[in-house]
Amino acid sequence: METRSIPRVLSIAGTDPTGGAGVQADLKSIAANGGYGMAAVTALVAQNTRGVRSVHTPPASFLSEQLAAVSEDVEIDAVKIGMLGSADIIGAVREWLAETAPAVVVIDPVMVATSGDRLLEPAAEESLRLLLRHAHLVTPNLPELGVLLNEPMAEDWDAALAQGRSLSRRYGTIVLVKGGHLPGGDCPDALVDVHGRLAEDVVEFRSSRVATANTHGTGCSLSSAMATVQARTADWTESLKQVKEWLFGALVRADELEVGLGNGPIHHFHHHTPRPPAAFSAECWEDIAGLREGIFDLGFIRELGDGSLPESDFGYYLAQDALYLSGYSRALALASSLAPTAGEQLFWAKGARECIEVEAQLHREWLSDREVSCGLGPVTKQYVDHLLATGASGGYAELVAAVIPCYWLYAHVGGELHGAYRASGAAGHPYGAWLETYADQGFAEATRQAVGIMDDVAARSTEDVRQRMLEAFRESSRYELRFFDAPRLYAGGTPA
Ligand SMILES: Nc1ncnc2c1ncn2[C@@H]1O[C@H](COP(=O)(O)OP(=O)(O)OP(=O)(O)O)[C@@H](O)[C@H]1O
Ligand SMILES: Cc1ncc(COP(=O)(O)O)c(N)n1
Repeated sequence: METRSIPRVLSIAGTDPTGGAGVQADLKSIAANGGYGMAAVTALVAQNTRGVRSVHTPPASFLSEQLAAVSEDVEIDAVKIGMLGSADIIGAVREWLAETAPAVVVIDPVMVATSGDRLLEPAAEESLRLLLRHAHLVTPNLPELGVLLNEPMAEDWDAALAQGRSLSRRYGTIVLVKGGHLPGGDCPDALVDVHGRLAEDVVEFRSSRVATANTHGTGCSLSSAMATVQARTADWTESLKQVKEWLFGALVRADELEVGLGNGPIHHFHHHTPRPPAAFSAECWEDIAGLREGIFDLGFIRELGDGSLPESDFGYYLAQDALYLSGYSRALALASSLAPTAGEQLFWAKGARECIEVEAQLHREWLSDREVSCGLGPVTKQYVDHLLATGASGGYAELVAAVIPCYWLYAHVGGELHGAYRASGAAGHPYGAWLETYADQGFAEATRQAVGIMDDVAARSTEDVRQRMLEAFRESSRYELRFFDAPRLYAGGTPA
């Protein structure tokens, strides 16, 4: 397939005058993903973020005229098909597709809006099924997937993937199974193809679920973005990877738009507009939701909480913590030397000093009577190397993002463990004295300030730098998880 750097993408869909769904969303999504957007309108919909009021469908022959006007003049690299409404309209689109055979055809089989209003006449369902044979990719949500197969809606992810396989087999198309309608903290999506056009039958991408009610038009935006990126890359897997990342950012920043009283739209151009000061840390925190859950699932954290942690693991953790603090202090000192303002310079210098004081206290109060003779562990070394390398090669903004997870995750995990310990009233808990140290108000305040500095730095940085900050933040968070898991792997003295 030929690729094109600025694909010419045609949306065939209904309208949404509030701009969140239908052709309006498609045009924004196509442009946001680097394409040139065009639109032929199937139906005029009087709707807003709260629901659909009425639908006016011009004659199908008029849609055929619009389609002919575009395709007789413009070379079309990709087509996205959304709301069709009636069997007549579907017939006009089917005829046009058979004639023009575009290189990329993505069908979003729109049937019912998020608000619950029908956008496809029930009698047209069979015609829509027939249209699927013209698609390279179909993007049904879970209720639509069920209807297309004449089956009940899948109730879990495995059942959804099985239905995706059935649809792919039945209509010869690749299916993008979307997990947006499943309960839980995850939003999985998967490309499913039983005809061997992908590296595997199921290629899955997971992201955490963004806590927002503003998801109006997510499906429209996803399908038109997929058509656009596919025309540029000719690789469905790469397309979904890029589109999911963009969509995640559009959902994370959707609340900034403040459009409408109901389910508002997503922020298609989030990557082109400066974010408000506190939004960056919120995005970082959201980004590591899975890692945060992973930390609380670790044996080390559970056993530290309930007191069943082997003493040797606890000793290893304390010894590594002391070694880590020495390296972390150097990273904070580096941040201080790079800081652009006296306030930030002083904040990091103070942090660097406190690390050395806490390290000395660890040796004095916790390590002096313990049998732990271990050198620098592999995770400790890699984590410190990552911090110092980020400061050396990336500069101040990235270093700031890299040092924050140590403050933030430690305060978060410590707060949870301390709260649970206090609530249980556990007398005789072997690590009770340690868990009490987590209630340090001074540290909680320092964490708030550190996160505030990161938001200020992000607000004055370019989008490229912010992206690298997010990556540095994510990488340090991975090390935080590995640091808590290290005693299990290395306390016995056998490096894996
Ligand atoms: N709250 C969320 N957080 C992260 N991703 C989400 C969220 N809601 C939906 N998504 C993602 O958005 C895309 C659309 O998913 P969904 O299953 O909601 O489709 P849809 O019902 O067709 O969308 P629409 O809201 O336009 O009707 C998928 O990639 C899904 O994973
Ligand atoms: C014209 C048109 N097309 C599609 C949708 C579905 O979008 P959503 O399910 O997010 O309401 C819509 N509401 N309007």
